[in-house]
Amino acid sequence: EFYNETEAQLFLQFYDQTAQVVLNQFMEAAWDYVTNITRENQEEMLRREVERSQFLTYFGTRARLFKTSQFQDPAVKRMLSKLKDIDKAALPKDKLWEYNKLLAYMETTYSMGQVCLNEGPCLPLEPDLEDIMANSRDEKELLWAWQGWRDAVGRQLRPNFPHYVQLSNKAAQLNGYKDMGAMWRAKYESDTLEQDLERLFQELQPLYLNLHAYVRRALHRHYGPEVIDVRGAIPAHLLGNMWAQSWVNILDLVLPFPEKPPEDITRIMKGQHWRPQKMFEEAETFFTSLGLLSTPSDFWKKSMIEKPSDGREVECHASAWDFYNSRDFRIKKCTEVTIEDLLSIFHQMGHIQYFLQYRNLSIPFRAGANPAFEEAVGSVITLSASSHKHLLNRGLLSLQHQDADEEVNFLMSMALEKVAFVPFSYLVDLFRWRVFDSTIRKDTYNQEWWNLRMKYQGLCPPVPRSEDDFDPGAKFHIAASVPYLQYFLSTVLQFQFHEALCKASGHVGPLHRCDIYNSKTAGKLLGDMLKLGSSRPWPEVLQELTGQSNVSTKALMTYFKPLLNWLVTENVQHGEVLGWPDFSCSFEE
Ligand SMILES: C[C@H](NC(=O)O)C(=O)O
Ligand SMILES: [Zn+2]
Repeated sequence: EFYNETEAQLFLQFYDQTAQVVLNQFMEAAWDYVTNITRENQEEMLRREVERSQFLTYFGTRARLFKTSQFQDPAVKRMLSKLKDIDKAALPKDKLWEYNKLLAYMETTYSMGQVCLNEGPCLPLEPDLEDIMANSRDEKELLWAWQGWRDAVGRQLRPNFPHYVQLSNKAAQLNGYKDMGAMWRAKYESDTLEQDLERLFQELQPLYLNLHAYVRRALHRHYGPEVIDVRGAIPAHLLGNMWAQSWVNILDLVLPFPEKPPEDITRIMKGQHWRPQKMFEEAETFFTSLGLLSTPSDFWKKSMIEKPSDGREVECHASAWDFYNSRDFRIKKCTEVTIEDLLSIFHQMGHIQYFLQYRNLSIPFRAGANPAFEEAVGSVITLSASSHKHLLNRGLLSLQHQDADEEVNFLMSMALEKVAFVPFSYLVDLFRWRVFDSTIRKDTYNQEWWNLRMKYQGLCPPVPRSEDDFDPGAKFHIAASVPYLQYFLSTVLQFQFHEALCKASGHVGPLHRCDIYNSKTAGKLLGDMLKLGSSRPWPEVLQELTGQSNVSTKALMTYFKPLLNWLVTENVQHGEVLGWPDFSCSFEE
């Protein structure tokens, strides 16, 4: 009886009706936990997680019984194939309970992490430690925060990580994958994924190596030769970010034309008394200016847009939530009034816009065309929102004209965010895939992490590391078992999207000057893509938006071309060595 396509359609309708209830109840419990970390909220979330797993198992096992080869409707076949992947729900009940408690422990250890001053307060990651990493220019203070965070979080997770790996792989194998890395990669529906990724990375190497060499020289100027070796790797605590994944906060140290510093937008925002609410409204205004959907009242009533001041422990890492009832969507963010947080809000509102656009699709299709599309939607808007033209138009800049030198300064600030991120976002899952497939053994986790950090980012630890450390665990996504590849692919995709939307908006001139604000044409093109959710293979979706079906670095390289020209000239003049042949960090001399 499992050859009947009509039966399959009824089965899928039943799935949707049940899913709306079960997934919503789980999301509510998970939300209650991360916005108020208590034992009882964790217990309730774990209970709802068991229900969700039972639901997924019930439908997943039955979805496997349908013989779909003769089915006519591709959507029915695609939905059934998505139902078959039930992730950790495939684990036996006792193993699932163990796994969920382990996941909750790791994520909560990260969220509650803090570094204590000798006598006096303990500092949480957000906003305090991140603030030090962004603004301190005192190498010792930076080291204190950098090492303290890794001692407080990474070291705590190390003993449990092998067990997490083992249970993850068990779950993957029960879903028919060789390990969890294979299951994560399957989301991209490509059997050439790993070589495609390596090609994209190699294409971006000239740009990254020139940026790295230039920034190293600037840090050498500021911190001196005893800290920076101009032929070596850069100590990882000096880049303005706890993980050196974004270097935008050291723009003042590396500005190409320091006599023409850009206006300090954070200061302007504070001077204009911006509050988190206004930051979210600003992002919403951008989306509605494109003719896209505005956020429903639930969003404003139920989101957590500031770190609570009532003593509640919360998970501050920003995220966007779909409650699977087509009307409740929320963002959780410990917002600070800074330009960095304003752009992060644009990114999170991009997730919300995707949820809104596909909210009436069947639940198996309520996801991005692939995970990188979900990340790229908000980020593509930040490319317009960061432009000089847009910020001027929104009253966040006052200098009308931007001369050639100021344009190089602007492109540098964009590269410190986007280009610096390329090797980091690539290596995080390179590391985890190798842990999952046992290429990386548990007794060399930390050494292997730093091998990758050296090889891809040209960074090294500012103090000796040992296998008592677990530095990868000091990054949210590794502590919370959230894949990372989507951020690497999104970095490339968002420029492809930007180029297509700018063209649709009628923009002429350099790509980095484009602002699609108010363009209903660009909005229509984007909205039509978002409405598809994950109902179609992503190459087809990409083709509809950009006219090509493959991920390409061309648009990103076009955007940064003026900067690369400037960097190459500058580095040749200084006789810079591209790369880090000296390897070592200063302490290793
Ligand atoms: C880039 C990624 N963004 C996110 O998690 O929202 C991060 O923060 O590491
Ligand atoms: Zn995101």
